[in-house]
Amino acid sequence: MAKTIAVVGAGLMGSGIAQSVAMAKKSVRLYDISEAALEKGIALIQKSLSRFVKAGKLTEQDAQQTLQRIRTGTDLQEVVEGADVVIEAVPEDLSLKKDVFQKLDRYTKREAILATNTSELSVTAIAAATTRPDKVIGMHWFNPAPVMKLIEIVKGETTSEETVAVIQQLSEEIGKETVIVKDRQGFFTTRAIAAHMIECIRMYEEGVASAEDIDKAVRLGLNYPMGPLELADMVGLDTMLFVSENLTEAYGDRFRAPQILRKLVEAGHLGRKTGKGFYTYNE
Ligand SMILES: CC(=O)CC(=O)SCCNC(=O)CCNC(=O)[C@H](O)C(C)(C)COP(=O)(O)OP(=O)(O)OC[C@H]1O[C@@H](n2cnc3c(N)ncnc32)[C@H](O)[C@@H]1OP(=O)(O)O
Ligand SMILES: NC(=O)C1=CN([C@@H]2O[C@H](COP(=O)(O)OP(=O)(O)OC[C@H]3O[C@@H](n4cnc5c(N)ncnc54)[C@H](O)[C@@H]3O)[C@@H](O)[C@H]2O)C=CC1
Repeated sequence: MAKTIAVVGAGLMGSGIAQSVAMAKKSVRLYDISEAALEKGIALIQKSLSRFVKAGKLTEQDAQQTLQRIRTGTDLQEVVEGADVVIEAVPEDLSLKKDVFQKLDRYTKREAILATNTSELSVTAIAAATTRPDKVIGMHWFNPAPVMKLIEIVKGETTSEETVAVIQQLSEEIGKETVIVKDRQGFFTTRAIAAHMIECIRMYEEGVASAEDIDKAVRLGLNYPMGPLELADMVGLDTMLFVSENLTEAYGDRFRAPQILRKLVEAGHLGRKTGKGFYTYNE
């Protein structure tokens, strides 16, 4: 059973992953490259915990204890040594992830499992950067991590069945449901989300309907919790552009990014995180 979990990267996803694991009463060690990044991550966790408290899903005491289970640090070796499972959530860049995994391979005990939260990079390529490719796996969470029920487990070409079983059990202990998918570009979920989102952005660009009406139609007509344009703003338009480029390379033109997506990214309008994307935010 995986008892001690380390999370590498305390951004949007890493902070939510650390919180979810701590809410399941497991010890968490959280690493980022600077104290400032860790402080930002902890602030996100506090904000999310207070939503759970407000909704009556956690007591104030549970929230405090959850926070106390998360130990932060900026020394990677110190944070990850002794961990049973490390979950990586650094930016979506293959060479950065390979570099991080080489370090994790050096600093963790031989039996530790190294999981990546990549949205669509090759788990097999990340595994090949280590000396334990059988113990490297995709553990793909969804935003907001403490709320979303699914973990998509991505079995790389070299991932062992034992590794899949440990991550499946860990996911269940955290209260998540799992699906197991092959390591193909975009796995299942990223490819499925992108296909829908890109077509909706294309229709927005063609002027078929306004942003508000496209989102309303999908929310009320298709019963999705969010419309595709507001979801793109939440995920990050830079991320969606990157996903679209990689999917286009793998599957062709049907995933090609609409001009408007590229222009928004070029203008620095990346969605919620910059205050502007398809919509403008004042938070
Ligand atoms: C890019 C990738 O690789 C993969 C991805 O992540 S793709 C993106 C996947 N995510 C999605 O598709 C999200 C779609 N959206 C949703 O599921 C929902 O809109 C949402 C959960 C984000 C918000 O739910 P909502 O009903 O629209 O709004 P809201 O009423 O504010 O929230 C619903 C509940 O969740 C809670 N909640 C929402 N975000 C929260 C957070 N970050 N922390 C804690 N609680 C949260 C709210 O407090 C609320 O609780 P109650 O029902 O008890 O009041
Ligand atoms: N944003 C989303 O909706 C989702 C993102 N993902 C994936 O999760 C990963 C992280 O994405 P986000 O959390 O959105 O990014 P983010 O930009 O919010 O967070 C990344 C964090 O990594 C830190 N970092 C940078 N270099 C590092 C290094 N060398 N070592 C450790 N930390 C480092 C940054 O300081 C930052 O805190 C990506 O692979 C992304 O594709 C997966 C599911 C959903």
